Amino acid sequence: MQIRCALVGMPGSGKSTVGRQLAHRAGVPFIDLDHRLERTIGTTIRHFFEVEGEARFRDLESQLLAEVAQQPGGLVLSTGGGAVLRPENREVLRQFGNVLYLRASPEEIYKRVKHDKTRPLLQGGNPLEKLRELHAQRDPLYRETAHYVIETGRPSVSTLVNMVMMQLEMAPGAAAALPAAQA
Ligand SMILES: Nc1ncnc2c1ncn2[C@@H]1O[C@H](COP(=O)(O)OP(=O)(O)OP(=O)(O)O)[C@@H](O)[C@H]1O
Ligand SMILES: O=C(O)C1=C[C@@H](O)[C@@H](O)[C@H](O)C1
Ligand SMILES: [Mg+2]
Repeated sequence: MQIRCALVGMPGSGKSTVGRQLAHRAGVPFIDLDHRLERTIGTTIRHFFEVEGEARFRDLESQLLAEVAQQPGGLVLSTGGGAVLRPENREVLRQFGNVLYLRASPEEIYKRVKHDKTRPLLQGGNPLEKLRELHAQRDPLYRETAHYVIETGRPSVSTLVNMVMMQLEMAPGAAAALPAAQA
């Protein structure tokens, strides 16, 4: 079975880490939307946020997501934590293939990312409070976008990769999620 899926979830939920290993195991290409975006803008997302602002970042993110989603065939796509904020992005993601929500509590995420300075939305102030706010705002959007929710609190990354593979193998729409020419 050729895997074609997108991972959504909070910043620090493991989309990049799990996505990369999943693509490797499944033998399909891997695209990390944040990395693709940094390549396009030629600087870090954090710097871009500071200089150009979040709205401009969201415009580019939507544009790039629509482009990347056109790539046919097997693919694991890790999105940015805020990719589900715009309704048009949620629609693009659902049309793209199976969408999995990597769910983790704000407290679990805080433990993982508290020493990481790359996430612009978690700098300054009280990062745990910010994670709680983001979670309250976005959890319904991740759920609305995703076909499956994977709890990531306890399992290791490699166990999560197995869980996602099993979930996709059982998915009734697995083949149907591929564009007609690929199915
Ligand atoms: N299941 C897990 N258990 C423990 N640590 C994890 C797990 N998944 C990811 N991590 C760790 O959490 C950190 C954040 O993971 P990662 O960068 O993959 O998150 P992300 O969802 O891509 O975040 P962002 O939206 O900011 O890009 C990394 O240090 C990673 O090693
Ligand atoms: O949660 C967010 O809104 C973000 C998460 C990251 O993946 C990046 O896309 C960026 O830092 C914004
Ligand atoms: Mg990431």
